[in-house]
Amino acid sequence: MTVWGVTRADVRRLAVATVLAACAELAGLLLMATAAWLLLRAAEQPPIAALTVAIIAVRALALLRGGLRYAERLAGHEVVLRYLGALRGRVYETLTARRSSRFSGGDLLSRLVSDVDAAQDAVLRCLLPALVALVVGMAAVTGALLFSAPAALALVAGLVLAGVLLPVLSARSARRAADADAPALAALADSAIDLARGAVELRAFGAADRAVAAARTVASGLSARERRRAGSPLPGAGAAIQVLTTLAVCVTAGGLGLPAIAALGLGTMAVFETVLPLATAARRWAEVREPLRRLHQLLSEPAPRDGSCPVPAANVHLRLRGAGLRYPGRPAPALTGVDLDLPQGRLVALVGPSGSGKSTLLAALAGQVETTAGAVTLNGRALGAYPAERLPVSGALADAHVFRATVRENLLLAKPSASDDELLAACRAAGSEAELDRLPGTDGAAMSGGQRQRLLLARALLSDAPVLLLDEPVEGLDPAHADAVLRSVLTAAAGRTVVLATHQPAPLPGFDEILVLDEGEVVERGTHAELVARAGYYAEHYLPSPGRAHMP
Ligand SMILES: Nc1ncnc2c1ncn2[C@@H]1O[C@H](COP(=O)(O)OP(=O)(O)OP(=O)(O)O)[C@@H](O)[C@H]1O
Repeated sequence: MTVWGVTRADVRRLAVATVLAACAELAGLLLMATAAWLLLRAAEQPPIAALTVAIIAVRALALLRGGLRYAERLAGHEVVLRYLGALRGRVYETLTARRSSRFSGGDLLSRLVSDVDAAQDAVLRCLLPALVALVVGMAAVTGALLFSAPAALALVAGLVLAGVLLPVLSARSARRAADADAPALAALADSAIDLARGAVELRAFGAADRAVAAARTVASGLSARERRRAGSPLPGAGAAIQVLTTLAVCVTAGGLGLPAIAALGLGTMAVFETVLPLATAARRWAEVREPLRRLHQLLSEPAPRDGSCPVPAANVHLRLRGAGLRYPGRPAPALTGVDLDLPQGRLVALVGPSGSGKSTLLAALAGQVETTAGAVTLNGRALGAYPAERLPVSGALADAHVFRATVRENLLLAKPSASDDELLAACRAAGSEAELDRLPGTDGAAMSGGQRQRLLLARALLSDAPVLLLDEPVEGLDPAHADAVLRSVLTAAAGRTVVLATHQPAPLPGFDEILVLDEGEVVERGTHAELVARAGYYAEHYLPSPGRAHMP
């Protein structure tokens, strides 16, 4: 199977759709030619028997054309919808199989998924019309050749101009227009998002009028360019080629009788109806090339080699050895040479200033990002040796998602068999009073920040995973409440390995080990008492004191 996953059945369906569409077009072409011949031949008042076949042919072709058009639509959509269903499935599978954060941006995800629609246009509006035009064009030239070789030659010249040269020019001008418009379109999209999401702030700071005016300037620049392009001679050129070719065919077939010339002329007009849309197809092709390139890139990247090692359900021993990580495009590494030993049940805290690498370290332990140096192992084997979706790790990480379903359904994700009592117990342990039937909105938008955090904490606690990774789980709560929630969570998580990134100093004395990170490196490590005795960064910033409960 190719990157695009085209099967033999897809090719067969496409061939059927092409044949049906070409037959429908040819029926229309023959109908025009026969009708023209019939009219002019009838004007010569021959015996009616001489016209009978043509009369029957006109009736039959009219009926046939309608039926073929219907069948062609069915076949065309069948090929596209079946193929797109399979392609969309492959895109989703590829995206979900990626551990790296490269494809995880929400915008990028939705763009990639909507890019599949470009594949629909590539088949339905570009490939199919091109194949049909090729078949119809060849049939028309063969038909013309039966009447007159010079007329067929004139037809070939016209078809090449309209079916090859014009589409190439159209695609080139569409590409140039897209390149020229791209910065303005991106700026307009950014302005639209800023105007919609930041309307309140823009109004509050009296900047709304300026922002609207700036967006309007960009939009009117785009419209002006579009108006200028509307004056392009390319669309009119197709019609001109059609008329000139028809005239040339009629003139070169001059030796034939009038009915035959009329049939050739109207047949030529009809074949151009199939060929002229190729210019529009070429413009569309120029537009869909970029989405198709993105899809190709996604589908052709080798999938991460997830191993099939049986995942341990208990006695999990995670370990980082010299772990380093550099995000693509970033000059400095987010982690450098981190060693961390996590036998089952160990409590480790990660502290340090904002941007020091705490979330990145948790993401590496969760297998969400791949380290670019050193190793992450689980019971002695590389994390990649285990199936990514079954790692024995649960948590409330920075990008944890709240689904647009009830609180109950969000919680049941972690433990589908849990009873309401278990769900409520987990909520209580996480300090949450969430009602199970409440709808939290898109990604928890209908909850307060603190409520959302506690829902994520309750979900993490519910899972049976022996390792809990918590990324500032009580951020957004008042310090006293945050302290109580953290203690309750740690009690509920007794026996599990917990790695907690926090700015909250209160629970730290109870941890087995505390790592102080700075610019991705571990600059201090030890127990609370050891770090206090060292009187370094930790002692300066994380000593719980009555007046300083919440830290940097
Ligand atoms: N997806 C990403 N792409 C590129 N750089 C990133 C990405 N995520 C984090 N970084 C960078 O990596 C560094 C470490 O970030 P990280 O989020 O791990 O810090 P942190 O200690 O958790 O910060 P905070 O306390 O503010 O949550 C920062 O310089 C950050 O800008």
